[in-house]
Order: sequence, then C-alpha cells, then structure tokens
Amino acid sequence: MSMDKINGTIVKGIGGFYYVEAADTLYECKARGVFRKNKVTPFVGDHVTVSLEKDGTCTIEEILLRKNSLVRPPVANIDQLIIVVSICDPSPSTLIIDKTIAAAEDKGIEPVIVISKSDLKDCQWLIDIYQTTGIPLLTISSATGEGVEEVVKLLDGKISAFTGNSGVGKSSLLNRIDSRFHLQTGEISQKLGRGRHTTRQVEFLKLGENTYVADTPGFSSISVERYDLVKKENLQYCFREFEPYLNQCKFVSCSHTCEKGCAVLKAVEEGVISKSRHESYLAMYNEVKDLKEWNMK
Ligand SMILES: Nc1nc2c(ncn2[C@@H]2O[C@H](COP(=O)(O)OP(=O)(O)OP(=O)(O)O)[C@@H](O)[C@H]2O)c(=O)[nH]1
Ligand SMILES: [Zn+2]
Repeated sequence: MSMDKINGTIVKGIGGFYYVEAADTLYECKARGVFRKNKVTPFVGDHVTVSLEKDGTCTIEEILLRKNSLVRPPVANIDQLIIVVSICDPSPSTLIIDKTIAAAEDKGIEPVIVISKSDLKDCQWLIDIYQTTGIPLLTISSATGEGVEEVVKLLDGKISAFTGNSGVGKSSLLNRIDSRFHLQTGEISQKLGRGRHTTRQVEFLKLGENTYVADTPGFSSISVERYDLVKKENLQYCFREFEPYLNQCKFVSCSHTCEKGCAVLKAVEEGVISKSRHESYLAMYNEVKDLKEWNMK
C-alpha cells in the first residue's frame, strides 16, 4: 500500500490524539505503538513525520530530533521563554528569576524578562539588576497597556512559552495579546482545576505566520527545581554577563565564588556584574555543588 508522508508540528494533544499542523492543515493523528513501547511521548512542539493512509488515518511515524524540551509542562522546541515577574503582588524573588533564566539558558532557550504591573510601583530597581545582563527586558502593564505592543513584536516568528508565579499577570497579558487565550487560560483551566492531579494540556496558539505561543493552563511556572537543576560546571555559562570574564580568572578551575584573582568577583565589586545576579549564582552553586550526577535527574 502506498502512503504519503508529510512533516509537521504537533500543536495539541488530547486523549491519545495528536494534532499535527503541516502547511496550514491540521491532521488528527495517532502515534505509532512503538513510541509507547519505548516510553517515548510525543510532545507538543515536536516536529514529526506523519503517514497519511488512503482511508484517512494519520499516524505519527517519527519524532525528529528535539532542539530542547521542558518536562513540566511537556513541550518541545521552544525558541524563547517569557519570564513574567510582577513588581508587586506578588513581589519578585530574584533567586527564582535567576533559576528560571539559568534553566532556559542551559537548554538553549532564549530567556526574556517581562516586568509586569508597572502601573502599581516603580520598577527601576529590578530594571537595574537585569538591564546589564544582555537578557531582553520589557516593562509592561496589562492595566494601562504599556509595553504590550513590544511583547507582541518580540513574539513574532518564534515559538514562545510564558512562565511566572501565580498571580503575576500572565493571563491578563495573554488576553491583551490575543482574545483567544481568554477561554483557555480562564474558563477551561478553572473547570479543570489547578490541583496537582488534574489533566493539564499544553497547546500552541498560532498568532501569525511561524508565530506560536504555548498555552499552558494550570502551569504557573516551568519547574526549575529538581528537573532543571543546572550542573555545577555549566552554571557559569547560564549567567551570560559572566562570559567575558570566565577565562580571565587566575585559576582555570575557578568557581567564581571566593577565589583570589577571580575576574567575575572583580566585575561584581566594580559593579559591572550586578550583585544580585552573583548572589543567585552563589546560592545555586551551593545547591548543586555536592550533588552527584544521578541525583540530578
Ligand atoms: N494593577 C495591575 N493589576 C494586574 C496587572 N496584570 C494583572 N493584574 C491583576 O493581578 C491579578 C492576577 O493576574 P492574572 O493575569 O490572573 O495572573 P496569572 O499570572 O495568570 O495567575 P495564574 O493564572 O494564577 O497563574 C489579577 O487580579 C489581575 O487583575 C497589571 O498590569 N496591573
Ligand atoms: Zn572566577
């Protein structure tokens, strides 16, 4: 029997069916049994090969190599992670922000910081910490609309996921960006509840040509603890503003925590690297330094 094969992207998964978008057509597919046997789960975002049979059956035959993946929520091939941080209600934790940034950097996902609720409080202190890092930074208010257009521009042509603690204003921002988010982030997620054991699905919402946003009802935040701990040796590369100094330290094996002749510590002292960022580095370094490889996954 001859079969046509196409390549596409999984944009949705519900009840054992996967919805694959290819050339503006949506195919309802089953996955080959072999995936389950090998304990491979197709993720939303996966680029896949689908066979189209004469009777209309579509089957996912192959999952192409993932650029990256996140476990909670399960999603693959994300270009950028939009980290929403409210300036108050709830107040920001720079350590949580930096852990999230590091998890993204470690996976090769571009982090973007969006400071929200700028109508409520002065954001300058937080801007000061991050504007020297080289990480894209925007300040927005979903109440006044400030900065929302800039967020829309940033999403163009990319696959993005939003993350941030409960209450920081993700839904409010997404609703301003596209009204179709309203239903998914509001009503359905409320029906499903937000408990740990409820069914939660990720779905890509298409905002434009090659522009998708992962709608992740029920997930306030990607998990950066446990699943996404960055190895000690890699941690220094997850703080991108450290990069110019890394090979200027006196010792090749410098951990940038306390050593004499450490170029990173010097940059912190001189105020070129923000103290807050380095404090997060220290805290994260101490968390992972004694962990063995098998404890990390
Ligand atoms: N003043 C002000 N309030 C905001 C803004 N954005 C969101 N809020 C309020 O903050 C609260 C939480 O906003 P949500 O958009 O539900 O936050 P969320 O991040 O989606 O929260 P979860 O759904 O729990 O993850 C709501 O009462 C919003 O009205 C803003 O820019 N300014
Ligand atoms: Zn050093």
